[in-house]
Amino acid sequence: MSAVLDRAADFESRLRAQGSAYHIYHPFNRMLNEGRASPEQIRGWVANRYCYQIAIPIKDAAILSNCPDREARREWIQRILDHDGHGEDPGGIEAWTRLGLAVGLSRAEVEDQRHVLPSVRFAVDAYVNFARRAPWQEAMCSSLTELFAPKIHQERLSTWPQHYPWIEPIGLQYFRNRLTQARRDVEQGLRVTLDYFQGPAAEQRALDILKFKLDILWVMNDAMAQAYGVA
Ligand SMILES: O=C(O)c1cc(C(=O)O)c2c(n1)C(=O)C(=O)c1cc(C(=O)O)[nH]c1-2
Repeated sequence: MSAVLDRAADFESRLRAQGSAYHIYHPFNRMLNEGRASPEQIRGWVANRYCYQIAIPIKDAAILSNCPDREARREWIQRILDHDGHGEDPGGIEAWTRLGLAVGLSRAEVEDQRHVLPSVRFAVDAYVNFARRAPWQEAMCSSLTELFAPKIHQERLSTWPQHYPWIEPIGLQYFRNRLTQARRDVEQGLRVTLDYFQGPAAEQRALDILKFKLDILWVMNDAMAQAYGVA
């Protein structure tokens, strides 16, 4: 392998190693995926995560607004279409709302965000504000927690139907859609990151950005654990 490929492979493996701090290991998430959550805890999680879901296309639009590279924009814009929907596709936000209905929330209580905890909102705002202010390559890099997302979505698809038979299966469609969407997103995010962050200081910067994003997801779970308890 050439030195250039070696460097990229080594950098990518250090990015992937950060997955040990992913919220898949948070006690609140483990409770959800290991079948110990009550209907109230699941409803609390879905209602709070709605705040993250609606922020994602705003965050991606902020990245586009800072990005002078037309080719990069042509690819990145797909993320906004995925979440907002287009044509016949109602999109990810609507799929999340339907998850809310399937777990027993009303559309109104999902959409008016009455259950969203202050620290969840602050964490989500920190992500959107980072994307508004950072160079577009750094903001794209911060999406790389998605490297670890297919596994958490798959875990929900594999375990929730047995643990929570009261949830209508159609409600889990959001997770199914994300399996392919997240893999495609990651390809672009990684390409930009491996290309832009070169040299030890820049690589460390990318690792720090990824840690910042991992922390956002982690503290959202901390807030929900504090509000709804952990079994
Ligand atoms: O359910 C999850 O655990 C989870 C995590 C993440 C993530 O790692 O940021 C995303 C998603 N889901 C997700 O559904 C999603 O669309 C998404 C977009 C992004 C991003 O940073 O641009 N992260 C995530």
